[in-house]
Amino acid sequence: PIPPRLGVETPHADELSVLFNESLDKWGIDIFRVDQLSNQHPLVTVVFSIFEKRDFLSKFRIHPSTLVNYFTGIEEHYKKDNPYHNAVHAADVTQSTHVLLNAASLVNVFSDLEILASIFACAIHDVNHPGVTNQFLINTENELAIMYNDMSVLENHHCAVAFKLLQEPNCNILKHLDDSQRKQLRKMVIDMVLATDMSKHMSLLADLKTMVETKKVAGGCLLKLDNYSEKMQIMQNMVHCADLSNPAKPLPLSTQWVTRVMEEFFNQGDREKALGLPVSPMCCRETANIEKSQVSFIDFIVHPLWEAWTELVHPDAEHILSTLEQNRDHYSELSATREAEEQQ
Ligand SMILES: COc1ccc(-c2ccn(C[C@@H](O)CN3CCOCC3)n2)cc1OC1CCCC1
Ligand SMILES: [Zn+2]
Repeated sequence: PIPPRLGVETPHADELSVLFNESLDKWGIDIFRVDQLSNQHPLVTVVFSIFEKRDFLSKFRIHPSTLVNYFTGIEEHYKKDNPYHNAVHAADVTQSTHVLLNAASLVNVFSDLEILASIFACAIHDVNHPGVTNQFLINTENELAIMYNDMSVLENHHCAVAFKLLQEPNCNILKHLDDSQRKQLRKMVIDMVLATDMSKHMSLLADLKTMVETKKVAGGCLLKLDNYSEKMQIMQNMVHCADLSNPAKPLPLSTQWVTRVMEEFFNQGDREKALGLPVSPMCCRETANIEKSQVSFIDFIVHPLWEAWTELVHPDAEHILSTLEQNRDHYSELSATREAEEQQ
C-alpha cells in the first residue's frame, strides 16, 4: 500500500501541505500546529517531508512505506505524556537542523550520507526519554544507569532503541545502503546523539570556538574540512544548537517550550521530594524563578553556543542570534517586574 502523502493520515492534509510549502525550510515554523494538523504524528510527517524535499527516498532507495513504518515506530517510542521530551521536541530539533543545513556557508560541506545521518540523529536523539535527567537515573540506581554504568545514560539508551527498531519487520530504511555506508552512518549517528549529553556542552563549545578562531585566520572558508573529526565536530554542534534552540525561536514558540520543560522538571522535583532525595536545580515548583532561570540558561549556555555557531556560518545565523537576544531581554524584563511585585 502506498502511504499517504506527508506520511500521515489526517483530515487536515491540505492545510499541512500548505504549511510545509511555506515554512518547512524556515526558522520558526509553528511545530505545535504541525502536531495538531498531523493528527499527533509530527515526527513522521516532518521526517517524511524533509526526506522527500532532499530526494533521500530515491538517493538511498528507501521505500516510502518502510520510512513510514520505521519513524512511526520511533514516534511511538517517544513518551506522549512527557511534557517536553516527546515527539514534538524530536520533530522540532529535526526541522531546525534541516534549516541550519541550508546555510549558504554550509552548502557543499556535507555529503548526502552526512546529511542523512544528521537528520536521522535528530529524529531519534531523545527516543524513549523517561522524562527525567541522567542525574535522577543515577541517583535512583535506575536499570538504565546500571546498564550504561552512569555514562551518558539517556543518550546511550536513545541510540540503542533507535538501532534496535531498525531490525523490526519492514523498518530497515538502511537496507539498500552498502555495508560501508551503513557502518559510517551508524558511527556518525552515535557520535552526534552522544554529543547531545549536556555534560559534554563545555568541551564541545570550546572545540567549536577553536575551530572558528582558526577558520577566521584561514580566510573564512569552511570548505577545507578534510578530516572526519573536524566535520563531525560541526555536525555535533549543529545538532546540539538545534537541541538548545528553544530560546532562539520566535517568542510565542519559545514560551510554550519553557512551560513544557518546567512542567517536566517540576514533575521530576515532585518525584525527588517523594523519594526523600535532594530536589535538582530548577526542579522545585514552589521556589523556581522561571524567568530568571531562562536568563541564566541563555547567558551561560545557549548564547555562548549560538554566538560561536553564528561566527562559524557568518552571516547566515544573524537573525537567529538576534531573536535569542531579544527573547533574553524579554525574560529579563519579566523577571525584574516579577521581583518588584514580590517586593510589594
Ligand atoms: C526552554 O528552556 C529549556 C529547554 C531545554 C532544556 C533542557 C533539555 C535538556 N536539558 C538538560 C537537563 O535535562 C539536565 N539538567 C541538568 C541540571 O539540572 C537540571 C537538568 N535541559 C532546559 C531549558 O531551560 C532550563 C530549565 C529552566 C531554565 C533552564
Ligand atoms: Zn533533545
